[in-house]
Amino acid sequence: MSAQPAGAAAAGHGEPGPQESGPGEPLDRFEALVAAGEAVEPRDWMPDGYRRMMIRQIAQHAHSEIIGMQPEGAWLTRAPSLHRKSVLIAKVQDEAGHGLYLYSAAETLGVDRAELLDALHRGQQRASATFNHPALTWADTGTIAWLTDGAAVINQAPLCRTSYGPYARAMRRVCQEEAFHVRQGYDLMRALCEGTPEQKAMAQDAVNRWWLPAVALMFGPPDTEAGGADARTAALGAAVSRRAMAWGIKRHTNDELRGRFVDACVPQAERLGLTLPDPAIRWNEERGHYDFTPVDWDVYRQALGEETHWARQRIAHRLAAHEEGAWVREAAAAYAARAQAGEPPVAQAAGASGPGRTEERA
Ligand SMILES: CC(C)(COP(=O)(O)OP(=O)(O)OC[C@H]1O[C@@H](n2cnc3c(N)ncnc32)[C@H](O)[C@@H]1OP(=O)(O)O)[C@@H](O)C(=O)NCCC(=O)NCCSC(=O)Cc1ccccc1
Repeated sequence: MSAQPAGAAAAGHGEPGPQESGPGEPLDRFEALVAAGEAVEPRDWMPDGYRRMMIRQIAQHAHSEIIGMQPEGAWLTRAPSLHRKSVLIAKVQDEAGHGLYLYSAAETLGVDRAELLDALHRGQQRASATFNHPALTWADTGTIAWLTDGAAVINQAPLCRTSYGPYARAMRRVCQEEAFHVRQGYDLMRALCEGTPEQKAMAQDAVNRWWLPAVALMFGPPDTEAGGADARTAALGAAVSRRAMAWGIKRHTNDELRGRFVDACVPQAERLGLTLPDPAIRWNEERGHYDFTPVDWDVYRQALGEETHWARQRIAHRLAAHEEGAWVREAAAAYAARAQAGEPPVAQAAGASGPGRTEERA
């Protein structure tokens, strides 16, 4: 990948003309732009490190959206009513849409989405490990939407002001939709909590299993550099995090956002009559926030659940869907090529001979 994408010519805020690109000058302009809170646009000059960091974050985010469809998607055929089923279909479809906006945003940095998907499939890039956990009961769908989408909104609302323009703009729409998902998740939990004792117990069980993945993994590693066995990695992560703050990619530290999430969830759980599975949660009058068990680096690494059955399952399922969808991509490319050449579309519908979704996979 080059420092600038192909065709990055004379547009954008900080683009230096040939006569004014003295040593250090583009970087000074870039830093002044970020310091002024203005958006960096695709054709602006940007340091290679910024471009790499942005691609890595947007790609991981896009991968998380599409992998995150799987736990809830597993319940589409088993929703308890037509109403709940149609809501869940719309919710899962929204997550696919978020992935698409984000892959498009990444492409403005000079990478191709096929390359990014390939990196996900080969294990070179990751999706959020939050989704390396199974959705065991119907209550998991409500819990994921309430807690995981709730964490996503708190983590991502500040990203609406992140320094890279296309990412910030994608985030505005994503956050509006995620906020709606949280409400439907809360509504589903309320219905279960006001239902039979078995339904309430099912809701509590789902919260017990999803609390740690949400509170730990959705906000990233703890801020502290004093990790356990993996202290060097932790220190490196903290340095990367500081760089991301300096470049306006992140606006708050991971632990600040985690604290906001706990503050939002505790009263909601109380209203539902559910217990968040952390005995350290209690109101701290002096700080004006809830205390909770800090996430430590070792717990974090363990919760990532790398190399577990569910981590492998998520990628295997994704890969199978990608391979089965190859004919759709080929048909779309052929259609686009004909349209570009001014030829009419082939009469036979592209999907007519394609494979349907198998019974087993459904
Ligand atoms: C919070 C974090 C994801 C990570 O924090 P940072 O401070 O940047 O951590 P840092 O990268 O320094 O860590 C070092 C290494 O550890 C890795 N690693 C870290 N954490 C994880 C992890 N959890 N899982 C796996 N790996 C993780 C990380 O890649 C790196 O490894 P590398 O060196 O690359 O090999 C941050 O990047 C962010 O805010 N991203 C934007 C938002 C976003 O992407 N949200 C995603 C969910 S959207 C959603 O869910 C919507 C939805 C809801 C419901 C249903 C369906 C969909």
